[in-house]
Amino acid sequence: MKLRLVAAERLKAVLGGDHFSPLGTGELADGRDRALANRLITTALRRHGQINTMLADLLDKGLPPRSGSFEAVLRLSLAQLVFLPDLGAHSALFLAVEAIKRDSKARHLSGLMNAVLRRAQANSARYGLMDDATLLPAAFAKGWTEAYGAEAVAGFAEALVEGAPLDLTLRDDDPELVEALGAERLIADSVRLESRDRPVEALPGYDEGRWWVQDAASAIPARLMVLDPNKAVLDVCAAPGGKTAQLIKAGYRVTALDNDAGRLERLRQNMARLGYSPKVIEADAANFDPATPFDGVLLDAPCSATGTFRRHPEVLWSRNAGDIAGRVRLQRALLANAYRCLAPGGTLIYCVCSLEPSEGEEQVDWALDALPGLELAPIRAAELAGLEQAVTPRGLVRTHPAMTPGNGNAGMDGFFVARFRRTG
Ligand SMILES: C[S@@+](CC[C@H](N)C(=O)[O-])C[C@H]1O[C@@H](n2cnc3c(N)ncnc32)[C@H](O)[C@@H]1O
Repeated sequence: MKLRLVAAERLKAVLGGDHFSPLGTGELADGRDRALANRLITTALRRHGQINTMLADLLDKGLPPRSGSFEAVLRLSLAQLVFLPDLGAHSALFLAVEAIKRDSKARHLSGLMNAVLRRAQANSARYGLMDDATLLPAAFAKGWTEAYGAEAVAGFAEALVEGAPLDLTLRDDDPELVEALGAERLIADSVRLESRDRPVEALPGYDEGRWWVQDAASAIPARLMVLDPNKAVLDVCAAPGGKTAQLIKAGYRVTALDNDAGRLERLRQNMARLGYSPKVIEADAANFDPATPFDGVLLDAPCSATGTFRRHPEVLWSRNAGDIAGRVRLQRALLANAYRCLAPGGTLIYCVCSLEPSEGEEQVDWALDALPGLELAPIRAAELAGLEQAVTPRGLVRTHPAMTPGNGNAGMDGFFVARFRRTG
């Protein structure tokens, strides 16, 4: 029961707009309970679109308003009944009813909960066969089909249900470490753990800072900064520091800038673990004005993050066109200032973990038009060995969750990368 209450509380927070993060030891001390609760929540989030279809079918009058944990508990139980049958139908029904009896805002709905879940149980075989197309919001599916084609989008739906493996970037390229981790090599210094039986902190090499967690797609942009060693590089929007670490590993003098003090603290901790010491600046990237311009600027701009839906399925349901338009404006302000921070001849890398062309390809057109001293420095397929298909004819990089990095299994975040040079 505790497990279900904790899971419902986390799901309710995510439905209310919080970013999803798995439950930790602080919330549920027992490892098995925690794994089960996280499985319930992630299944409810991954299957959100299909559960919406079920709710429309099951609730004649829609969800009751102001009903506390009712919706979260119901979604968890539907996820269990239809998609996690190994957990047993009885507990899905019984525990749901008991859970809302403990919530003063929802307890008057225990009869409805019981009736709805019984109907769902009777229909569970039919619900289990629901079309994959209902997994993705219609507006995103339409835009992505135009941008990437129907086959890729079918792959996105599969990737959403599958979730993401754990990708690491190696500080030390040591075959023994790769073997001890049980990892597969992907591209360059990225490796992948398809499954793991322990928390990240307990994996070999964590304490010694021999690797950091970074999706294979997220590791691409910093590799495309190709300067002479010891050049000065500004990492804009740097926290928690995945790309900062790569730039330091590549031999540059790195300044990491972010405007979020809490996230910068995480960056400092991550760098301390890795034995790296960038200069760290807390500032607004839209008007940061350095005394000396930089040879390279990497801007990992805040974005809709739709490319991360395998780990954050909630981004699919919490983003709307208005949010994305706001991000597009912010990205332009940050791009314009990143350009100002750059020395003539310097390299600017712009990237976002978004699948939206408005935050990627269309921003390149805007930048080339609005910032006349900027030209594209096309990325060559040979620079992305093992993932050549991600390089577009214009020399941009576009990854998506149906792509396969190197010899790995399919799946990586959706990322967009452009490389520019400042001409004057
Ligand atoms: C996509 S995350 C960066 C991830 C990071 N580059 C990495 O590889 O680990 C975006 C970051 O932008 C920061 N940010 C958002 N708006 C900003 C602004 N106006 N100035 C500086 N940083 C900003 C956020 O605090 C967040 O840390």
